[in-house]
This record gives sequence, structure tokens and C-alpha cells, in this order.
Amino acid sequence: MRRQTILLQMKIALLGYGKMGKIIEKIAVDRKHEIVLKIDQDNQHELTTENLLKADVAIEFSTPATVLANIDLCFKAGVPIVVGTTGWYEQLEGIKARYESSDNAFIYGTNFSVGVNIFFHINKVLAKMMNKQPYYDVQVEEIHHTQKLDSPSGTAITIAEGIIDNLDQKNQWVNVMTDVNSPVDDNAKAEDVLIESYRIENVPGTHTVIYDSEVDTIEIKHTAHNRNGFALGAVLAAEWVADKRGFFTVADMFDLS
Ligand SMILES: NC(=O)C1=CN([C@@H]2O[C@H](COP(=O)(O)OP(=O)(O)OC[C@H]3O[C@@H](n4cnc5c(N)ncnc54)[C@H](OP(=O)(O)O)[C@@H]3O)[C@@H](O)[C@H]2O)C=CC1
Ligand SMILES: O=C(O)C1=N[C@H](C(=O)O)C[C@H](O)C1
Repeated sequence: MRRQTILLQMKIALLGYGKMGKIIEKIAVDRKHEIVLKIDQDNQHELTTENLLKADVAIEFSTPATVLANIDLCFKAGVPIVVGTTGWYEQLEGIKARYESSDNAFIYGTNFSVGVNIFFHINKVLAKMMNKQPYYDVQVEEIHHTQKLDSPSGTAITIAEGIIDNLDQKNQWVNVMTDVNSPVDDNAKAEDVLIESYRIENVPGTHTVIYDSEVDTIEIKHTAHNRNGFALGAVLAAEWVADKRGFFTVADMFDLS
């Protein structure tokens, strides 16, 4: 009953109340939603089915180590869930298999900003074009703040997958963590998409796709100036998914074709 009408003013549970959780709270409240639960490491014991059921939707931006248990709890409670946490995607198929017959709603995205989702689309189109240009090789660079727990970034993985799906020569990605002061020592093969990860203080998220040949370089780049775009996208995803059932990705929400 709760999810049969479009919920204009929702009660939201924030699973993860760190850098992202706090910005999501502000944007959600500006959009007239109410935050009914905020969970961080110190009050994990409050994350119970009873408390989750006070919410129309949960927004999960925690850590790679805690996201899976939080997803399980939301499915157990039957509360729709938006998952922004990265660094757990090797478990995605298992989660889908476990809950495919569930009556709940789940949306995840490596990046909820509209700008990055436009970038994902351009990246795929460019990769397809480059099949006819064998003199270029491609690599991906991502730069994030030094507190980031996972590498490569989820966004860089989605970019690399977009290249692999569209550029015949490439069939897997490999990652190197790179120091700005020292040259890259990678063992990437011709069929690998190399992802270089840099960690620099206070960078919210920068992603570049680089096609390099002997005569020139083509680059496409997305630079997040702050975290507001990610947070707004997560709130829009919560509004979008709250009255749905099934598994979705952020690409299902944005019509960018
Ligand atoms: N998809 C997207 O668009 C984006 C995704 N992200 C991803 O979101 C995640 C969070 O990022 P960010 O906010 O910067 O990270 P932070 O480290 O700032 O926040 C993580 C939060 O999770 C809390 N936490 C710890 N344990 C639990 C638990 N069991 N349940 C719920 N919360 C818990 C932490 O609590 P405490 O502070 O007490 O330790 C902290 O509040 C990362 O995986 C990041 O990659 C980030 C930006 C955009
Ligand atoms: O940890 C972050 O900060 C970010 N994580 C996401 C990712 O791993 O791609 C999205 C964004 O780049 C910021």
C-alpha cells in the first residue's frame, strides 16, 4: 500500500552519514523530504528492521565493508534502497540472485551525477568510433581524495566496461595506483584497458579517457567541482525508485539516449 502512490514527501533512512550522507540530507530536506534514520559506525545498533520500516526508502552511502549487510537488511524489511557505495560490485550478481523474486526495489549506480551519466554515454559512442582507428590506444585516469577506500573508483570501472563493450581490441581492465611524482609501472597488455588511480587531497572525483597515438591525443574528461551532483542524483533516484519494484541501475533513471 505504502508504495502504490508516488511519494512526493518521503521519509528517508540514511545508511552512512559521512561526506555524502550529510550532503544528501541537506538536499533531501530542501526537497521537503524527512530524514527518519541516520546511521554511522557509532549507532549501527539502531539499524533494525523496526527502525527501517519508519522509512519509505533507504539511501546507502557507507563503506565497501558494510554495504552488503545493509542491503540484506533493507530487503528483509522490504524497504526500497538506493545504493551509492562503491567497491562491492563483484557481489552484485549474488545479490541479484538472492533477491530476484523479492517484491522490493533496488537501484545502484557507480555515479549518480547527471554529468557523469552523460559522460558514460559519450565514452561508449567514442569507443565504438575508435574501432576504425587502430593507431590509438586508450587508458582511463581517475583522481580522488585520499580518504577513498576503494580503487579503481566505481566510475572508472563503469567507464572501462563501456570501452570493453564497444572497442573490439579490449577485453578486460587492469588497475595501477599511481603516484603523481613517479612514472607508471604497468604491465598492461594490448587487450587491457589500463586504469590509473591517483589519490590527492580534497579532489571530489575527476575521470579522463585518453586515446593516444604517435601524432596526437584525444581526451574526454569529467571534473566534479563538489559532491552536490552525486547527492542530488541519489535523492532523485530515491524519488524515482520508491514506487517501483525490481532491480535498476542509474542508467534506467536518466533518459540520455
Ligand atoms: N555513486 C555515487 O554517485 C557516489 C558514491 N560514493 C561512494 O559512497 C561511499 C561513501 O562515500 P563518503 O560519504 O565519501 O564516505 P565517508 O567515509 O565520508 O562516509 C561513510 C559513512 O559510512 C558510515 N558507516 C560505517 N559503518 C557503517 C554501517 N555499518 N552502516 C552504515 N554506515 C556506516 C561511516 O561512519 P563513521 O563516520 O562513524 O565511520 C560514515 O558515516 C563510498 O563507497 C564512495 O565511493 C561517493 C560519492 C558518489
Ligand atoms: O569515493 C568517492 O568520493 C566517489 N566515489 C564514486 C566512485 O567510486 O566512482 C563516485 C565519485 O567519483 C566519488
